[in-house]
Amino acid sequence: MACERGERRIFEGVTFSLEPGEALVITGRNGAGKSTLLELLAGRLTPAAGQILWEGAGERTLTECLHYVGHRDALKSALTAEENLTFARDFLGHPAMKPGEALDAVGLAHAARLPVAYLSAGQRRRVALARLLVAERPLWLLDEPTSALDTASQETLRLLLERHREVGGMIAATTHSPLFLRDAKEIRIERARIPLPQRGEG
Ligand SMILES: Nc1ncnc2c1ncn2[C@@H]1O[C@H](COP(=O)(O)OP(=O)(O)OP(=O)(O)O)[C@@H](O)[C@H]1O
Repeated sequence: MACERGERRIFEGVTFSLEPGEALVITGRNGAGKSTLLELLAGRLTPAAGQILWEGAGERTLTECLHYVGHRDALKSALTAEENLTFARDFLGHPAMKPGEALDAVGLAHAARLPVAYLSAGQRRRVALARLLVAERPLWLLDEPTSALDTASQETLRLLLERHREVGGMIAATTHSPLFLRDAKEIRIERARIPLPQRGEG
């Protein structure tokens, strides 16, 4: 795939495959296009060249099969952690863990009834990650999932990711620090630095 944003080609020649149970770690310098690649996979951007093939999911489209956890946590600050997860569970379909169980799994059971506005950055991140657990979706797209997490929470996340893979789930994650995932594939995005042709140049 290739991707263009604004007047620039961000990257090109990016190709990979992901099978059930596999993890892909996306690395590269600041601004290289890691988040952009995730946004392409999430269907939020359209590739300038190439395509995404999603096979074996039956009736479900790619967007119905994925969770996307971006830099912004997409939580409603006035609602409690539990209410946010209840909303996500009802909205996303294919319900999995109950909100209380998901919060327990990320070590936040004690904060279930607190408005998200009262939580720290790392706690908010854990609520956002708990959303992965309340609806069954095979592909998890994670943009720097360990940011703001302390060491213990990073290990909890690693275990959740490995458990997802054990049941055939797939993960694509951008990162600047090692995620310590077993046998993960890695793709390094390099900025293409190619200006697009000016109008009239063909
Ligand atoms: N909405 C946008 N419109 C135009 N260009 C954008 C937009 N968002 C990002 N870009 C540009 O796309 C390029 C890649 O950005 P991206 O966020 O994908 O990088 P990244 O590799 O995830 O960086 P970081 O490590 O800093 O998170 C950057 O040059 C950025 O300026």
